[in-house]
Amino acid sequence: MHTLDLHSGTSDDILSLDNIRSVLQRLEDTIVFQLIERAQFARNQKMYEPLAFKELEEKEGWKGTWVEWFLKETESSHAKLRRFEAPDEYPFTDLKQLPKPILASVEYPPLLHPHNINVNNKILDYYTKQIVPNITKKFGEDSDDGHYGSAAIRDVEVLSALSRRIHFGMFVSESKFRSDPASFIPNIHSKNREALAALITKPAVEAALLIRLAEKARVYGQDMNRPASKDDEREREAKIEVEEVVKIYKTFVIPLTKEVEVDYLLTRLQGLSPEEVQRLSNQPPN
Ligand SMILES: O=C(O)C(=O)C[C@]1(C(=O)O)C=C[C@@H](O)C=C1
Repeated sequence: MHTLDLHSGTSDDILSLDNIRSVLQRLEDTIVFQLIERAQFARNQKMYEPLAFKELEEKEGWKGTWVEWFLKETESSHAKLRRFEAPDEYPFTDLKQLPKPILASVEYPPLLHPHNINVNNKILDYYTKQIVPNITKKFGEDSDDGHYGSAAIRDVEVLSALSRRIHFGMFVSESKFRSDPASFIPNIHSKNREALAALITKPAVEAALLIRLAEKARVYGQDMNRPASKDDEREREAKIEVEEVVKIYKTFVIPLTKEVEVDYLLTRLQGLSPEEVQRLSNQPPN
């Protein structure tokens, strides 16, 4: 499972950096596999353009894109299962357009400070403009195979995994904040994004991630039907380009995760009393 176990242990146990990083690592597998799944289909640019399917407007009154509509349809059923009440799940569809859960709410331990961060618009934009064209370029820029259902199902899966991964940044920064509030507080007060970004950045963790990710993309993307002795052939026929996957993380996933971490830190003291902020400022690092 890719879930952080949000039900057992204290919030400090749940928010241990090791715990959170192990979820981030497993999400790498999911993201690589799902990118491979989407890369089987053509670019199908029509799916990302508003009003490109007249049937959608006629039958559903939908004026957005095919993929936005399918996100809304998928997220509507997931909302009924109370998916978006979980602190690690953020919808692409405006919450006001989604139905209420059927079941009563689950009680989560207090993990995140109240916030209204949601960067899914940025994720959808980058996915549509950069990721899809790049991972489907072997079919050609104008390629269209008509598999609008299968491709949209993969799109929704990739988008949802990227969204979880990137919003997980809030757990990371909550964990870092709790272990040393005194270092963060002055920079939160002065809204110093650069200083906050420097505090949360761990170059060695990023470097190890990119190496691990390249290896995952290389191994998972091989055609295992080819003899192992023909390694070069296996790699030539790769289902996804390793550099493409690494580029997605390096230029987009990690930077946006960090942006989310900083956005979250900037909200971290809102609503706290001056005494509470003082108490946190006096807390020694651990
Ligand atoms: O693991 C962390 O400490 C994170 O903040 C996550 C993450 C990432 O996106 O993978 C982001 C910033 C750090 O420089 C290292 C890694």
